[in-house]
Amino acid sequence: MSIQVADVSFTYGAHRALEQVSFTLRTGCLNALLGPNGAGKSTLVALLSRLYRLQQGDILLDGQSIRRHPRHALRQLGVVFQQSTLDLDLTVRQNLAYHAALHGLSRRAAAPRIEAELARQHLLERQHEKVRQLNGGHRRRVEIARALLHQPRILLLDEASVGLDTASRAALNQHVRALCAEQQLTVIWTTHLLDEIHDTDPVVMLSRGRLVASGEAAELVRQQQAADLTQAFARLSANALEATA
Ligand SMILES: Nc1ncnc2c1ncn2[C@@H]1O[C@H](COP(=O)(O)OP(=O)(O)OP(=O)(O)O)[C@@H](O)[C@H]1O
Repeated sequence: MSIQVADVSFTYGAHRALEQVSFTLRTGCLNALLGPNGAGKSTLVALLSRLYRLQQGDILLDGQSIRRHPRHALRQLGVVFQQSTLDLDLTVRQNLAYHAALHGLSRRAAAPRIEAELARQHLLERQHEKVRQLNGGHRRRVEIARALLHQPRILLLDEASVGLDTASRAALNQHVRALCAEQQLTVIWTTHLLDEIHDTDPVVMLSRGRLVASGEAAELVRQQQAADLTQAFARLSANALEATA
């Protein structure tokens, strides 16, 4: 599914969080949305997921405006927010069943989907444990299973690896990449941790609400004649700051 962000601006009162941001994402792979704290990543995720209403500009899914087709847009999206919203005192399965009911799925329709997602996330043997008993990496997998229950074609993950140890971060990142490959899922992975990005990943970089670059990670490094993505990002951000000073 193609995703196009077209000239999107957003303000919180007088504070401008996004300024005429435009880019297109690549279908069926992990698209990295990068930026330091306050860059506007979460605001963009909130607009994509319809948590916030668009003020200026538009977002097109397969060419259809999410303004004009909000229901269609929501059906295509699974979202894992930065702050976990699992009920720690319910079991893994109960959390999924509750979410399925919220989506209007009958028990009979929900059961096979829950089984399938639990299997895909390697969580079947943990399904009757309370979420409180799981580590951070497994909790994230429960959230991903929940986000995929209604079979969306786009998965938005907002800083999903924050708070995880290095091994769990790497495992989660690998896991999400496998989901892209298996299901042709288009993933939007927001992070400020550049080591999670591979050379061939399409990258969108924001800084202070502005788009500073978009393209394949290795290409951005080459263009900036940088040693790595961290250096490329530092140069691009500095150039953006100079341009707006
Ligand atoms: N509810 C809000 N009210 C006012 N300003 C806000 C609000 N939410 C975010 N902002 C501001 O908007 C800008 C963009 O914030 P946003 O959270 O989208 O950035 P981010 O890239 O996700 O940062 P982080 O990595 O810290 O989550 C920041 O300057 C932030 O202070």
